[in-house]
Amino acid sequence: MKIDHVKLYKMNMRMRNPFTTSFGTEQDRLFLLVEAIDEHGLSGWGECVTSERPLYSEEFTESSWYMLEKFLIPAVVKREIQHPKDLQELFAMYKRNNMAKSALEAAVWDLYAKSKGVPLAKLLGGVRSKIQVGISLGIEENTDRLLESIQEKVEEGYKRIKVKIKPGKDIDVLREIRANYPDIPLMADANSAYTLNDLAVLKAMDEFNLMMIEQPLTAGDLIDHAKLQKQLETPVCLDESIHSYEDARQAIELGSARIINMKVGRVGGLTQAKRIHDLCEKENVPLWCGGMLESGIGRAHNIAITTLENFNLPGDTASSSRYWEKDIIEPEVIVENGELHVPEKPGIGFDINMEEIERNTVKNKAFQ
Ligand SMILES: O=C(O)CCC(=O)C1=CC=C[C@@H](O)[C@@H]1C(=O)O
Ligand SMILES: [Mg+2]
Repeated sequence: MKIDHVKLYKMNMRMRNPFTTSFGTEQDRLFLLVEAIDEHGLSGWGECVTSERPLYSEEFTESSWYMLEKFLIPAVVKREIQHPKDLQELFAMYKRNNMAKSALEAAVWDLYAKSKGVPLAKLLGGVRSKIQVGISLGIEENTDRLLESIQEKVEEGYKRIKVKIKPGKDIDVLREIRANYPDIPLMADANSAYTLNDLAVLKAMDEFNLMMIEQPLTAGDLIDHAKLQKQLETPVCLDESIHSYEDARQAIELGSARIINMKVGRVGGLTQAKRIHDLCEKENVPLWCGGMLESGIGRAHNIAITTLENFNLPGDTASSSRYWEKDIIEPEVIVENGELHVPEKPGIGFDINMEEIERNTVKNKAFQ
């Protein structure tokens, strides 16, 4: 397969509601789409899950555009590629910038699957035709508002509720949720808002029977998380500390977490995601697929990877309508009773809505 040319689209899509975490609020999603086109004119699509500002990690949308334009796209254009895995080697000399690498790799995976006429999920080794879905709810000004959204999402059938917490918006909020919903599968995501000095607060969370507490300590940290996990009954789940296979291996070896949140962009693409999946499977570490407030294209890639055997906890691949008035794929992603049917068409399995893409594009460029 030859990548004839690549197109980059900078998108600006307004979410239906703002989303607040311990590090900030986001409503306008400025992200990139990558379209890889082969010598026969067939297209594959990928999404770069960065935000406008480097709040979640060091990458941001303009840095990824630069990375793709200057280094990554020139490494693949006009090149003969045997398999999407080849991109790992072509990108190896460039450090990190995982979301940019992942976006181009995703486009090539989709293109490769389409050229073979197989669904991406199958090509990755997926074994499920249906996946289980949870939902992630942002921090709200008042807990009543959060309880209303939980009620709505429980009624919609989502299989687990994740709430965002930060110092001062933690124990009391969780206590109120548990008072109203003693049995729902519940977890809390701190997005690195605590340190070991907050041990008492983190230990107090043991009383809420949480499925897990996600990334309580510094992004990138493994050592303090290992110390923390030893003192908690609640499983620690790592998100912002896992950027590679080596991070996952070390986290498991050190006991930094009992669960891993897989984000394809954060680990540099589907090839790495699959390697980490296989490691977790071997080591009996449960895995689930996190979200980055993706459009339908990134969501479709998340759905595909979630079909692998060891994705044994509900992921954050919620319905398109949770985020968007109108998504850029057809049909849109629909979760019913907390389950989603994996598409069976070749590649990502959804059609691309070019009209919606064009309507939300603020800049684009083709690279020959
Ligand atoms: O619904 C989703 O896509 C998940 C949303 C979500 O929880 C997150 C999105 C983006 C960055 C973080 O705030 C975060 C997370 O930490 O998992
Ligand atoms: Mg998280």
